[in-house]
Amino acid sequence: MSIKIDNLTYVYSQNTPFEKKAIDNVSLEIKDGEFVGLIGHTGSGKSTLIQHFNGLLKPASGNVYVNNIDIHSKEKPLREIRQKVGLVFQYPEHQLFEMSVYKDVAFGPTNMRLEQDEIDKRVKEAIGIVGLGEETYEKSPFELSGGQKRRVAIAGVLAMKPDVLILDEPTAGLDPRGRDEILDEISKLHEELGITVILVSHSMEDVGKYVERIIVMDEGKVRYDDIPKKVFNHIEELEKMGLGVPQVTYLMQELKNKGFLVTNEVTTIQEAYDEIMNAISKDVKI
Ligand SMILES: Nc1ncnc2c1ncn2[C@@H]1O[C@H](COP(=O)(O)OP(=O)(O)OP(=O)(O)O)[C@@H](O)[C@H]1O
Repeated sequence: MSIKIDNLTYVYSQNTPFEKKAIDNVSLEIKDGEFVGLIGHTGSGKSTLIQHFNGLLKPASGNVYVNNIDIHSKEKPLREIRQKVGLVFQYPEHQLFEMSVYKDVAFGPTNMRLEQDEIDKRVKEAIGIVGLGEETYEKSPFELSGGQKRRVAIAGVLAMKPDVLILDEPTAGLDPRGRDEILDEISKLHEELGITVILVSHSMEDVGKYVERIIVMDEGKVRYDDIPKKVFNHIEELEKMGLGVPQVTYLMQELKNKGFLVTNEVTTIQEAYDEIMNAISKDVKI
């Protein structure tokens, strides 16, 4: 499922003293099956933008197309779009409210009025996909760790079988281990289910090594939209926007500044190592 937005502008509290243009004439397209990182400093407009992708917000001007259909045209029911474009909000575990993990995950598919067999199938599948076992079915979500609760919340969206999964800061508040586990799981999910995944974050370090494309937002506009390595090349500009780049990019930049013939277009330690070894093998200064 593809998402396309055309000259989208969104203004909060329009025509009041608190008027704020949160999205400023943005156009972009996310193709079916892509794994995209949407990165920006706090307040850059990321959350506002993604709420347009499933019709939760309506643009002040511009259009939103899902599979080439204008979602605000009269014939397209928004309800169907919201099932197909699944949005996992920041701290989604705050929205867990059922007595058991099983019931919580079943909430979405039950509202879709599916047969009970289908609901059970989806719930079990979704809980398995996020890496939780059967022993969690009857547990209260509140007995679980922060990372586990978040998995339950993600399973609840997956059980609706979305074609696009959007996760707003899925690692917020987790420790480094929980962070890596969730990101590994999301990455696996993209590979195995082949669905479009949009990962919203303010951290290049977290997202850079997983996604295939990064869209950088600043003050409601898209500043960069490219493969991670190319985006990381703009170290100074990103720092001005309050964003960093992965540590390995800084290391390579430092070597480059000192005259070593290496590129800073790396995203992982392995790539940095290969680049350095390559420079050594060519007998250049390093
Ligand atoms: N309900 C609202 N009313 C008025 N202004 C808002 C509202 N929600 C967001 N804004 C403003 O719109 C701009 C974009 O906010 P948004 O939440 O989209 O940014 P963000 O990049 O997602 O930030 P964060 O990373 O902190 O979630 C900010 O200046 C914010 O203060």
